[in-house]
Amino acid sequence: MSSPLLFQPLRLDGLELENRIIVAPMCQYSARDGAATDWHMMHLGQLAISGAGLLTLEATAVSPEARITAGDLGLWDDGTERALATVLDAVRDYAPVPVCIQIAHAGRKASSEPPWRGGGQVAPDSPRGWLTEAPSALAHAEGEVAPRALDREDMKRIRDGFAATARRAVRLGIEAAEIHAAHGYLLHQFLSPLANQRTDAYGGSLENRMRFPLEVFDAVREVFPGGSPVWARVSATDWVEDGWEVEQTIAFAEALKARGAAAIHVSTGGVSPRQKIAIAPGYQVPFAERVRAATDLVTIAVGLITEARQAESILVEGKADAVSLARAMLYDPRWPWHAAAELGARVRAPKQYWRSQPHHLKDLFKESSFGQR
Ligand SMILES: Cc1cc2nc3c(=O)[nH]c(=O)nc-3n(C[C@H](O)[C@H](O)[C@H](O)COP(=O)(O)O)c2cc1C
Repeated sequence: MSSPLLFQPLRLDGLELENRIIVAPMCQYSARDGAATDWHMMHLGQLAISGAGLLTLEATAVSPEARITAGDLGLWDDGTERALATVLDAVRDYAPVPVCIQIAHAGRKASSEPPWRGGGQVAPDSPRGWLTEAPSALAHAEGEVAPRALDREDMKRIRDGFAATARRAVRLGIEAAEIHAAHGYLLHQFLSPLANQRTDAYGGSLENRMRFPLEVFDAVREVFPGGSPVWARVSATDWVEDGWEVEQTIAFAEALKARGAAAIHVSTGGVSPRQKIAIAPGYQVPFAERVRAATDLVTIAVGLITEARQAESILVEGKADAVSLARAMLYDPRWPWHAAAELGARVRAPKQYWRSQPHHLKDLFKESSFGQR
C-alpha cells in the first residue's frame, strides 16, 4: 500500500516536517501579563506529543496593547521570554516537534473579553481595557469605541515590535514564524478596504494597502536565520461585498513569495461583523486551492478539516500541501495517531505510551527520541 500523502514529509525552506498535519494557532487567554503559565505547559505539552508535524503557538502579541484580551500570550520583554522558555524547554525535552510562532497585533480588535465572557470590547477606561490602534479610526462593530489611527512613527514602532518578537523567538529556538495577517487583526485591517481608509501611502490602492504588512513581513524575515521558514496567515476573503477578496489575496501571496515566504496559510473572514459565511466541512479549502494554483506557494488549508480521509483527499487532489487543524485537535489531541491508524501510516508517539498501540496495528508507532530525560 502506498504511503498516504498526509504522512509524507513536507519541506518549508530548510525545515522538514515529518508529516503534513499542522496544529493551528489557538489563543488560550490564559497568560499573565503576556507570560505563559502552567496552562500553556499542559496545553502545548499534550499537543506536542500529538504526532502532528508542526505545532503553532497561539497568536503571540508584540506588545501589551497588541493583545486581543488581557490574557493573551506575549513575547515583548525578558519576563515574557523567560516564561515561554520554561514551557518550551519542558515540552522539547519530551517532544521533538518543530514549533512555529504566530506573531500578532490585534489592532482595533484588541481590548476584548475572552470568548467565554462573550468576546465584546472592554472599554478603554475600564481597568482591564485600553484604547486600541488601527490603520483608520473606524470601530470594528457598531457601539464600540473607535481605535486611534496610527501615524508613521506608530507604524515604525509596531514593525520594530514584530522584529523584536521574532528575535526573541529565534533565541528561544523556535523553528518557524507565521505573521498573523488574517481574521481582522491589525495586518488584515491594513489589507482590507473595509478597515483601511487611509489617504497616505498605506491606504487606497491595493499596492498601498499591502505596503505595511509587507514591511512587517520583511522585518521578520530579516531576523529569522536563512533556511528558517517565515510565512503569513491570510484571510482570503472578508465575506463582505467590496471587501478584501481572493484576487487581492493572490496578489499579496505573490508579493510575499517574492520576499521569501516559505508558504501561505489560507483562512477567511474576521474583519467585519457584516460577514456572511457559508460554513461547511472544508469551507475554506477552495480558497487555498485558488491561491496555490495561482502562486505555486506551499499552501496550508484550514477550517473544518476533521476527518483523516477528508484531509488526505485535500492533499491528493492538489488543493493544498498541508492541513491545519484547530478544534479537532482540542477535541482529540491524538487526532494524528487515529489518522495514521485509519490511513495505514506510522506516527511518532512517546515511548511512555507505546503500550497503547492497538494489537492489530503492530507498526503504528515509530521509534523516536521522546522522553530522553
Ligand atoms: C480556541 C481557538 C483559538 C484560536 N486562536 C487563534 C489564533 O490565535 N490565531 C489564529 O490565527 N486563529 C485562531 N483560531 C482559529 C483557528 O486557528 C482556525 O483557523 C479555525 O478554528 C478553523 O479551523 P478548525 O475548523 O480546524 O477549528 C482559534 C480557534 C480556536 C477554536
